[in-house]
Amino acid sequence: MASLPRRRSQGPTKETEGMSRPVRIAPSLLSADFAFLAQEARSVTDGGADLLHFDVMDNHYVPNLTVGPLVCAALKPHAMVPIDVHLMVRPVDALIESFAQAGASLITFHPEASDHVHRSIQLIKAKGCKAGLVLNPATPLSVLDHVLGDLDLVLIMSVNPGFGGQAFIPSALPKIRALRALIDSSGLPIEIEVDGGVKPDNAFELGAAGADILVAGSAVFGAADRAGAIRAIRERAEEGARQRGA
Ligand SMILES: O=C(CO)[C@H](O)[C@H](O)COP(=O)(O)O
Ligand SMILES: [Fe+2]
Repeated sequence: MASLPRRRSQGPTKETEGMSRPVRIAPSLLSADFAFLAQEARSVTDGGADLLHFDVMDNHYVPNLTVGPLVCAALKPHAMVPIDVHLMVRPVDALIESFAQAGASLITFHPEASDHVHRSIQLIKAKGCKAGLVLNPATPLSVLDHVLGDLDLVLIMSVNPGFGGQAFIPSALPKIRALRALIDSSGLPIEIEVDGGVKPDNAFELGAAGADILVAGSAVFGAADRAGAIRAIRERAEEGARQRGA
């Protein structure tokens, strides 16, 4: 998927005033049953998911091991929505190429995992995918200095990467607010994604803080009613976004 052309973001107009900006939901397949991946993906896209979040862990950058480009390519024909690949691997560049070929639409990576962050971003875009940088809970926003304008998305981790089902780290909220202010003042159409411990209970605050995309693994796949969980997270996040005036 080619990157969208750059445009200045616009504040509310007469037509959009009072309407909230839609918040997109990306269920994390990390909490799915891997023996039935296509059916699991289908269960959440039928339930309203906007993206499929695909967590790639290498037992090196993070202490866990998941799946690679072969599994992404196998899933691709069954994915009814774009695949959002979250690389938790070091180094990243060789896998960027493989995941682009495997059908990723969006590829995000951690700046600590690349010796040349700008080069890795350009590589993602050269392969026709949208590019995002992932900030761990202890990674400051200043890591975005000098590359913000090259990004389509920033992913704020609200848990330490490596495992699903962890508790949300509240310091992510002021960080999202600060990032929202930074992006809005830049006028660039960069989206904010949040990953880790997202639930219906904290979705209002996340929407109010400025999140555009919410990743939810255990809260969606662990729910008896997955469509209901997706709907609850989206509705609460959009209420929050409305309160913010988005
Ligand atoms: O990147 C991740 C972990 O490193 C996962 O995307 C994340 O943890 C989602 O799972 P949950 O919603 O259960 O926290
Ligand atoms: Fe993730």
